[in-house]
Amino acid sequence: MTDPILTVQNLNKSFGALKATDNVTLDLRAGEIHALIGPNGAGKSTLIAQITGALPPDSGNVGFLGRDISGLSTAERARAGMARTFQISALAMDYTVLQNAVLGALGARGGVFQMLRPVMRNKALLETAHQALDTVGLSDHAHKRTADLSHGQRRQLEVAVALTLAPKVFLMDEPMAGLGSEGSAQLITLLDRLRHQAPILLIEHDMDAVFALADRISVLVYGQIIATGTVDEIRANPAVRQAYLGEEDA
Ligand SMILES: Nc1ncnc2c1ncn2[C@@H]1O[C@H](COP(=O)(O)OP(=O)(O)OP(=O)(O)O)[C@@H](O)[C@H]1O
Repeated sequence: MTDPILTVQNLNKSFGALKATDNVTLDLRAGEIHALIGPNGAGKSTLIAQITGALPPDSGNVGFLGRDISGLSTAERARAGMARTFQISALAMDYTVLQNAVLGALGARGGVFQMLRPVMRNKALLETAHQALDTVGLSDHAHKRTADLSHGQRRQLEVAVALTLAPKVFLMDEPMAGLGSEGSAQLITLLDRLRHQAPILLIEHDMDAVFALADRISVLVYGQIIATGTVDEIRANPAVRQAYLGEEDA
């Protein structure tokens, strides 16, 4: 088996007496979607924040592409190919879809935005942007104002902006949130394809999406991973049913 792209080893984080991350170990392999599920407050966002570098762990390591990146800043991790999406929408609503993608490509190259017009004439940036829009299926909407897109199309644009970074992994925090059935179905189709470009660590409450997409699922409860396995293994796991899935039946 090839080495994992991303590894989290024995990560710990406490807020006062609360152990939000309790000795968490997991990995993300090439080509897979690894879903991280768990009840509200289980520590999913706290874990992602430690992976991206936004929050320092108390102890433990994060490895990325074979090296320990525990000492790197958020920006350094992003430049190394760690793309995080969906927590906060960073799209400029008054700009066109293409302009947002071009600005993403500019940021990915470490460029600083000063004037839109010269940026929009840069052939390399335009090519990267068009390619990303093509991948997510938004080419026909390139010249639309972002504010005029549907909610689901904005999520697709956020993926396109992340793609301009040429990511090696995607960390996605509840991408299905707020989407209707049509938007969810489109995003599921997109993520299904995207895993081959870069593996996805997916935090998601929408269990239909998780069961449709995940190669593996890890279940986090009170900061601890209580199980990792395939969809079938997780569905059949009594501890998971009791701690988490059972809640939904109730
Ligand atoms: N900065 C902080 N200071 C103190 N406690 C925090 C802080 N951040 C998170 N927590 C606590 O840590 C626990 C885990 O929170 P976290 O947001 O990671 O959970 P989550 O699984 O992402 O939840 P949700 O599904 O609701 O987003 C919660 O009890 C939360 O209140």
